[in-house]
Amino acid sequence: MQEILVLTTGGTIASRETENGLAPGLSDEVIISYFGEQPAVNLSVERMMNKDSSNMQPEDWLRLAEKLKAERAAYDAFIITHGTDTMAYTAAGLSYLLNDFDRPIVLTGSQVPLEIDGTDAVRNLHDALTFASQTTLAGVYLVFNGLVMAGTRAIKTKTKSYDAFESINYPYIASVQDGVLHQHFTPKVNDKVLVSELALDPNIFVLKAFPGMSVELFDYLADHVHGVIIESFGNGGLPFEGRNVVPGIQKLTAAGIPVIITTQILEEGQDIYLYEVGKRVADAGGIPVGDMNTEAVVAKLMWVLAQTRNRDTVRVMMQTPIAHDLDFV
Ligand SMILES: NC(=O)C[C@H](N)C(=O)O
Repeated sequence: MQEILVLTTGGTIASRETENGLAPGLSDEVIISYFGEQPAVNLSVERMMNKDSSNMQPEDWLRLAEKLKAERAAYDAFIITHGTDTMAYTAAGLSYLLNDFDRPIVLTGSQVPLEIDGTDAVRNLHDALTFASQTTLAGVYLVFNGLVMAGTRAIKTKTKSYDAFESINYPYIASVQDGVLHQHFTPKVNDKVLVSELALDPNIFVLKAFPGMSVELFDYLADHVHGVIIESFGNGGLPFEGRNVVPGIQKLTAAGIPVIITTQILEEGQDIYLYEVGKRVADAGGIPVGDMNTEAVVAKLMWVLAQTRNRDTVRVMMQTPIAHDLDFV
């Protein structure tokens, strides 16, 4: 008999209509009743929290990670039901915190509440259970609309449709069609395993560049945060004319604050040395992270900064592939 633990956290999947709009309210017993019977699987359920995922915080990822670690030996696999809005962040957070985990951890949720006609929740629960109970892979995965994605590569790309998540810059691991699991891709196992304390440093800032962005903010950041992520244009470019950001990046770098450069473009990653507008950013100390997505960069930087504030070590760790998050820098 396979033992699987379902941890519930809230989200639309557990929501009901209230006078303030949809809010989580379904009991765990109701949620678990929708998984359906699976031969040779014994499901247990435990509520971890009951939140719209917009209210999830890094402390909640830590609670989940601590729980998963504590229950690891007692179960063969884990399913986490979760709101979709920040599911990709939680999946990435758990991917780093538990990058040495030897069991599957499967996150799922829905766009429409469980008890509403035509909901996608029932399919997603079934598919999550099919994958969790049949896969031989370990680590964190997100299952949605029949697709299985690596936890560090899944991104929510639609607010309403059922095909709400995509695997960005990485193949889909598997799909589930009519209850049958089809494995498409076996992730490489050459990623580094970095066993760490369960800790995160949320004192970071994400800056989305836009034409006309003021550079005064950098003075504030230098005094207040431990790390900065800049969503650059295209291949890593930022302005060095007009409102020039290069001195701001130099200032942060000189203060020992790592400045991670990601891109606002969803696909194909960045090549920071391709253009002058990128090379100047790199020369100023900007740390490119290739084809990682912002959700994963946020979680990884919080995790890395909890282990070290040394800027050079932060650079090496950010650019080291962990949990399939990165193919090139
Ligand atoms: N579909 C959803 O789950 C959205 C909801 N606001 C949540 O993230 O909790």
